[in-house]
Amino acid sequence: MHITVVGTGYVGLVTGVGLATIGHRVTCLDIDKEKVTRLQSGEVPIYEPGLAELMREKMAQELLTFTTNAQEAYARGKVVFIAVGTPSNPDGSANLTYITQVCAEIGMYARQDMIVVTKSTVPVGTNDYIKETIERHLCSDVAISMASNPEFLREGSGVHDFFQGDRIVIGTADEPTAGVLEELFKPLEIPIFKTDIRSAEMIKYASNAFLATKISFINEISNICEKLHANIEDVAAGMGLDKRIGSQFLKAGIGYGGSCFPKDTDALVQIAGNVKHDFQLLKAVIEVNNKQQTSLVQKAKQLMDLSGKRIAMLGLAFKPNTDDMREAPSLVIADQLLTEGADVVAYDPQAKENAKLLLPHIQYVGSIDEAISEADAVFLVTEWDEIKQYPLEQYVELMRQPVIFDGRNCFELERVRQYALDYYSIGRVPVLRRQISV
Ligand SMILES: NC(=O)c1ccc[n+]([C@@H]2O[C@H](COP(=O)([O-])OP(=O)(O)OC[C@H]3O[C@@H](n4cnc5c(N)ncnc54)[C@H](O)[C@@H]3O)[C@@H](O)[C@H]2O)c1
Ligand SMILES: O=c1ccn([C@@H]2O[C@H](COP(=O)(O)OP(=O)(O)O[C@H]3O[C@H](CO)[C@@H](O)[C@H](O)[C@H]3O)[C@@H](O)[C@H]2O)c(=O)[nH]1
Repeated sequence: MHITVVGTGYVGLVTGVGLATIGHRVTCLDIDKEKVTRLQSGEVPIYEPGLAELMREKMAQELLTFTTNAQEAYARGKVVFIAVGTPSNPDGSANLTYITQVCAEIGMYARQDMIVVTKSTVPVGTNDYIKETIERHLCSDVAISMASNPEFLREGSGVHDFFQGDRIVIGTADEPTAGVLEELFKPLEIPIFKTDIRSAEMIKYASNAFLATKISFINEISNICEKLHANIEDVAAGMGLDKRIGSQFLKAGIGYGGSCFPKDTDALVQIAGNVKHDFQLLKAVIEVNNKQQTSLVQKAKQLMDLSGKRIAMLGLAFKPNTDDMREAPSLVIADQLLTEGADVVAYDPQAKENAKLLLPHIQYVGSIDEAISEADAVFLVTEWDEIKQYPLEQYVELMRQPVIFDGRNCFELERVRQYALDYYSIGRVPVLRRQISV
């Protein structure tokens, strides 16, 4: 089947490569000329494990092409997947500017009956708006059929999630359209859940809001554990054994970040507000998360004067295995440290270049060794494997004072106790070698 994917970001690129891998002929369209030039030369502009190899293979088999030519791309695709960004407006609602532009272009260039599938995360009711807007711009006598197909991939495991997802949601009012999409996804052998368009749109927001709620819940429990000297890792493990609760997304830390949870929880509060529903629970989830992102520096401030101190930050990306810095907790932590007058030295295996654009006032180095050398304290911000596997004796060896504030509970307390370290983590008792006097 000929498919056009609009937008070659984290979602569009993974989708395009994935659909080509299951045998479809895919044209990926983007307005970003530089990005498309890089893609055409076989270079993946984002860090997403496993994507580059697969992309080059499908390009070589002529199943996957990249273009900035909208006319050509829309003329080719019988099925068009929209995967452009839907960022936040200042009031938290979803910004549909890119979606609207795409609709106008589809209307202008559609030359055959077309199925338009919305993968971008859009507020409930937006697919009606997309159809109307496309039809308003139509220049040919063609029929547009709509479907919502929300995306659930996680950054850093996008390729895995494309092939091993838990479900594919197809929302459409049109049975033949559902049939075409079922056939299109069939080789993946992933359970397909069919519903109406509005429910599909809501499934996406409700899923992200629920996962965010789990995280804020466990973070609140971790804050209470700290005060009562219980261990959050054991508490989460014990809770997770109950199949009704499940063990995933119960990892306490410095709060959630990324391009989705913060934006989508804000948008859902707005969506609810538009129909005069005060989504109190979700507002609290957001508030807890904002506070949690500041908790590690608050803890440090109670223990030491950060002014003039050399502070190492290990990890900057919002999670491991990605270079994405959107809404990363590191942004909040770095800002707080700078406000306290600290000299911040940071290391991240992949996110350095993106971080430099958002955090121009900190120093960047190329290794953990360099970051922690002569440091007065270390903040562990992203749990990359490289950071989790780094030998603890090196902190003792290289730091001016071996003080670690671990925002991701990277190490077992028993292990830390074997080293001359002062170690503060989330929801667990501190490991203290001695009283800090700084
Ligand atoms: N990032 C994720 O993990 C993830 C997961 C699930 C759902 N989503 C949702 O998917 C959507 C895309 O997210 P993303 O992170 O891939 O975004 P992104 O910002 O990484 O990529 C969007 C791409 O769309 C392109 N674009 C904008 N206007 C265009 C136009 N008129 N024609 C062609 N291309 C255009 C941009 O140049 C950019 O390359 C969002 O709605 C997001 O909420 C994201
Ligand atoms: O137990 C946990 C799990 C995650 N996080 C944090 O939550 C954020 C989001 O993590 P994750 O969900 O793994 O990454 P995303 O790539 O943002 O994926 C989420 O957002 C996507 C965009 O909508 C959805 O498609 C995915 O299903 C959804 O998991 C990160 O900052 C994590 O550090 C925690 O603090 N504790």
